[in-house]
Amino acid sequence: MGTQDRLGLHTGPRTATIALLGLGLTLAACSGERDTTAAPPAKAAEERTAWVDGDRIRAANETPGEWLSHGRTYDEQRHSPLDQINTDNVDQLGLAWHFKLDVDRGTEATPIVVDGVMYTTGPYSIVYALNPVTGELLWKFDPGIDRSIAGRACCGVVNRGVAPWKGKIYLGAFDGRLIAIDAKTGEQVWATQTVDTTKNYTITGAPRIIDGKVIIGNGGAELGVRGYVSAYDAETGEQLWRWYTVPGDPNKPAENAAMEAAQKTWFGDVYYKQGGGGTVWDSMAYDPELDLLYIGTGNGSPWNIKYRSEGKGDNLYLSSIVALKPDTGEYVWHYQTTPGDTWDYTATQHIVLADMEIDGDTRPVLMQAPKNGFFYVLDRATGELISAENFVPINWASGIDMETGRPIKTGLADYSDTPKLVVPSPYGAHNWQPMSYNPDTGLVYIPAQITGHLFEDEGKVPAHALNLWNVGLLPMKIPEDPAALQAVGQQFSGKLLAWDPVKQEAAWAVDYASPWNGGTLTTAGNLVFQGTADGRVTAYSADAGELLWESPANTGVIAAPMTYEIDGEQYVTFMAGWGGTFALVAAGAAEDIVRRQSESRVLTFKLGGKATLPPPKNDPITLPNPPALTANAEQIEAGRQLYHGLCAGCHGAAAISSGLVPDLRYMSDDTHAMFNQIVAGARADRGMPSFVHLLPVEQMALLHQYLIKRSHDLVALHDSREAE
Ligand SMILES: O=C(O)c1cc(C(=O)O)c2c(n1)C(=O)C(=O)c1cc(C(=O)O)[nH]c1-2
Ligand SMILES: [Ca+2]
Repeated sequence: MGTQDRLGLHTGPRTATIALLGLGLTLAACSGERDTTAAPPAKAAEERTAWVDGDRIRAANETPGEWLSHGRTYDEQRHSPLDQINTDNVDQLGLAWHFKLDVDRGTEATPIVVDGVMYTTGPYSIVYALNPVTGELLWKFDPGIDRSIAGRACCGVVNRGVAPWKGKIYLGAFDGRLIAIDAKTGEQVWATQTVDTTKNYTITGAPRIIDGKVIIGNGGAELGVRGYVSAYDAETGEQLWRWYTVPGDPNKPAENAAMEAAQKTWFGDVYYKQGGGGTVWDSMAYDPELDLLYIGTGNGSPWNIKYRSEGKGDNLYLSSIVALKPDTGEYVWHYQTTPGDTWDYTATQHIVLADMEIDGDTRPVLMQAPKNGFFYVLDRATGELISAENFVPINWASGIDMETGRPIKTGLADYSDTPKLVVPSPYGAHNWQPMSYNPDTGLVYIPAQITGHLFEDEGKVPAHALNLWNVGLLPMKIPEDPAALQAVGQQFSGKLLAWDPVKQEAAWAVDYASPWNGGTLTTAGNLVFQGTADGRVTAYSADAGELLWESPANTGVIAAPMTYEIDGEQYVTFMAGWGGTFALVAAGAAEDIVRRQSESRVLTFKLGGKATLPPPKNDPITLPNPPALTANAEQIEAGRQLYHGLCAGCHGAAAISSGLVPDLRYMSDDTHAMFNQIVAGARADRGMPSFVHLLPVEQMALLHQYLIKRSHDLVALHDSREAE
């Protein structure tokens, strides 16, 4: 097994692992890019029909070689009936082909495979149609996202994939457009704007399609928006319905009865002026028999309930699982996981539907493991809570009251008067990385994590503006002293957790030193596939958790793998590409000197695959030569606060970047000379938005001084390590 390191550590193990993997690869690298033995030619364009409809998705188990919708089936189990690759032979998996994406940033999509074509997405919502046997590019659709809006992303310019329907491929683009693309040619058929572009809305999630209606949500609750989910006609792009998740201005008529009920659970005026949150930025599932669409809703906007709702109220329908009628968007039931959320405890995490035997009855259940650390089993017909237990150690609640369905809060997370170290952190006990459910083992495979965050009240209603993260908390003080940083990092870890949803207990677990590992896939071959933060792709036995196979990915893997079969051969695909929120903000700290050099690729494996991955990028890094520091300690502290309020969400806490965006400690002389212009938008075309509306020139100078100080810290740290 590869060595894993921890967040906030020495440069050693991770670097060493990657270097070793690189060496192995270099030695093995002699056959060509792809294993082309007996590869059939790509399907002719006219055969690439992507003719998917509801009947075909409902019958997905009859064509297990395809992957027709985001979670493979409407119930989103991410379980494949394919078993050619199984516990006996998985150690013979080899790379079949690899395909390099255009942008080396967070790669979160689940590819679709239908009618002989793979459709997937990369950063900035670029869509790729590939030959699933060879990896050959058939077409590419670049929606041309204006890079200057990258600052609206709370968590990266990511995209989680497309949906096919009757010859078209549907994309939710980062800038809020829903786009229909011709599956054969890659040409745009129609596009419609689903959000108010003067606000901080984005789309990162994959559309789902039910009965000709394309269902799409949006994100932005860290920057002040009102969440909703909408349905569009797949043929015409016409909007059919919209369901807001939180109430709007109480002085105007409520949109529907659900909003009227919700209104009573909110207080003050900040929420509707700033948006209220509750974004539907990822999960959905569908039960065709009950004809119910399930959505997961996000955190409050701003996070801190003291400002959002005068410190009180449940704030419906934040952090909830909501059942809607897919025809009309009519509300049916809801279950709120975190009433009065004040910790970013979204319930947007993956929703899985299954029928399972509980206390002697077969029950139609819905399962979710949201950020707050509890694993919920609900009756999906009624929303009744069947059971809930915490799946990792947490401190904000001691359990769920089965009478009321409400969490029993410990008080340890109440930061309204004094700062509190809260577990889990806003990274969540589980984030968007999808889990999977294997009906054979009866287990759910959760990419779980153990993380904490010091919550500290900002002390005033948070400011609200374009590109401005506004949650009502002070930025967490990440220690800059390397040893202290290491100590913080050691409190963070990850797990591949096999959870028994009936017994509500772990069946087995694999510990990872780092959180932010990939989503999971489970198969009838008694396997669980998962990519890891430390740059591997792996397979475990589903029943026992034994590591049976691993291979390098050259980059952290966060997306969930998928599998398909063509001409009798089973393939497993991983979208590899480090990124997402933890990677941007915190993971760089694990390499306090070395900059990780990210790469994003599609990696497809098959039994006996002989392709080789190019060695990892290893561009030489030169130490910076920073200008002299002129600020005093007080000014540097002011600069540090500005940095953590505005910049750390992309460039990394303590100005240590994980390499997805420039590490500002390494700024060149030219960059220093242009500093103010860059902050004012000179590099907007590369994704660095203008902050001129948020930062007067005097503040830019303080920010600059803080970065110069961190650059000197870096050089000093390097010199002290050299001297050791
Ligand atoms: O509240 C929101 O609207 C919203 C949106 C998103 C997003 O769209 O990616 C994330 C989050 N919140 C979030 O809280 C979060 O932890 C997160 C992680 C990621 C990611 O892609 O790694 N996105 C998001
Ligand atoms: Ca959020």
